[in-house]
Amino acid sequence: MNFYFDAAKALDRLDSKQGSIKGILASMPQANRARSAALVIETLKYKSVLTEVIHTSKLLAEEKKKITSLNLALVLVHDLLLTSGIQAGDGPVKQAILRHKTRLRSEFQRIKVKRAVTSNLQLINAGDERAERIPRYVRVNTSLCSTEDAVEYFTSQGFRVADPLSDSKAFSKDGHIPDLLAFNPAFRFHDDSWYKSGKLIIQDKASCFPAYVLNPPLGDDRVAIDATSAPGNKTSHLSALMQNRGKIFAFERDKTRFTTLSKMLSIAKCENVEPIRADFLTVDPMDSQYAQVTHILVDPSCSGSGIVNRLDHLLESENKEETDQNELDRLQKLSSFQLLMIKHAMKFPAAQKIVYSTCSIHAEENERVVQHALSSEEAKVAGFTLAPSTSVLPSWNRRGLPEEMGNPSQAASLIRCVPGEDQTNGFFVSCFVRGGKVSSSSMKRPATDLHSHSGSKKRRKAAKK
Ligand SMILES: C[S@@+](CC[C@H](N)C(=O)[O-])C[C@H]1O[C@@H](n2cnc3c(N)ncnc32)[C@H](O)[C@@H]1O
Repeated sequence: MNFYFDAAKALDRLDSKQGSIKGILASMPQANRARSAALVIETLKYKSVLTEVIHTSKLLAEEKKKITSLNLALVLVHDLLLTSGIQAGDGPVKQAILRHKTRLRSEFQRIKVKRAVTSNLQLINAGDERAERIPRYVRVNTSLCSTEDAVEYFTSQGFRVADPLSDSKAFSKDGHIPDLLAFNPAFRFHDDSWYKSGKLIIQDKASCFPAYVLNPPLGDDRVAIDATSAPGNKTSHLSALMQNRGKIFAFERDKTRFTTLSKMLSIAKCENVEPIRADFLTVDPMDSQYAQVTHILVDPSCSGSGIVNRLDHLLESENKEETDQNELDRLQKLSSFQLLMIKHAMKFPAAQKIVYSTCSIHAEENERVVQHALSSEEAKVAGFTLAPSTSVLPSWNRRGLPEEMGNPSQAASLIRCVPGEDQTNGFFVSCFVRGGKVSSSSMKRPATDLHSHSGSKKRRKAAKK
């Protein structure tokens, strides 16, 4: 528990302006310094959301004998909600937090739904100055209203069409994504009645690229998959692009995030979406209900390195080597998982188009994953290649990194966004299309399957038929 007290003390010193962050971190007790410093930094990043959770759950009022300060509550609640749990043996302080575990978790989820964030990373409050150059984007949910209605709605509230970075009442239509509006970064939507009713969806510009590039077809018999859906921004975008017709199977593995997804889809009235709580990797592509799936979105968990934050550099001098090694291991694990997800999508027999995206800036999760996917057995068997640049948002200038591709000219088919420079968060988009015709024998599962799947019994049955 000592390191929580050390971290809380460092936060107290920061609050009372007893030095710079760097100085205060450097003067923390030697034992566990790197660990406590990391906790201080991480807690600062999430301070606003954690403070809101602590206040609304009345933790301090009810546990004032054990949890003696807001900062102590902050570091403990940080670990409870954002890591694998409080790293300390049982004792009265830990017990005091755990007594409120359910309420703290539900308040945290409530805030995430309210802010319509796609990941915990988007709750980071310590944005850097680049964040001030990224407009606040709002996508009009065209299943519920038109962009013209939305423009009229904002105009009637005193907004005017101008560069959104110029002042707080300026907004504009985005130049790349239809139905996307850009506002001043300082503008808050969370109390807006159109936002609350699902007519407006807060979604970063780059995060709108995947569904737009996937461009699912229209028609009552058209079927798409969102492989990794929660909280549902891209799913609801797909739904709107399909004009709420046809069908989208929206998979999400995580229980809590699945609840968020279901709520989001219901608020946005996405009637053509069937949310399914399942690990996409266990879904049997040969199951007859997926026989018509032609378009698949794969937007899996990633490092989130494209999402801007300012405080990480402070850790560099503290534990650089440790961080580098951890980061490498993490990226390796993530990229193996990301590759599996794309390869699994390629096994759907009628899939024609697969969009893979991340909010990472690392080539390990982007171009290199794409490169591996292209040379995989699954891609060869099904005949997947990269879509030509002309069908992957050609008006967007920043493309993939040529030096990371086996064939550098393929980088033109990829999209990159650099945080701040492109008025978006950092992002990556790729699009695979089925090139040649697929014979029925080539649709069988390749021999080099990396995973065991829970649907394997069913699949064997289907294969026998
Ligand atoms: C980057 S988020 C998706 C964001 C979402 N596309 C949006 O725009 O709102 C990745 C999501 O995939 C889920 N996920 C990760 N692995 C999965 C798997 N194997 N099957 C289904 N969902 C998975 C995670 O729980 C997380 O909610």
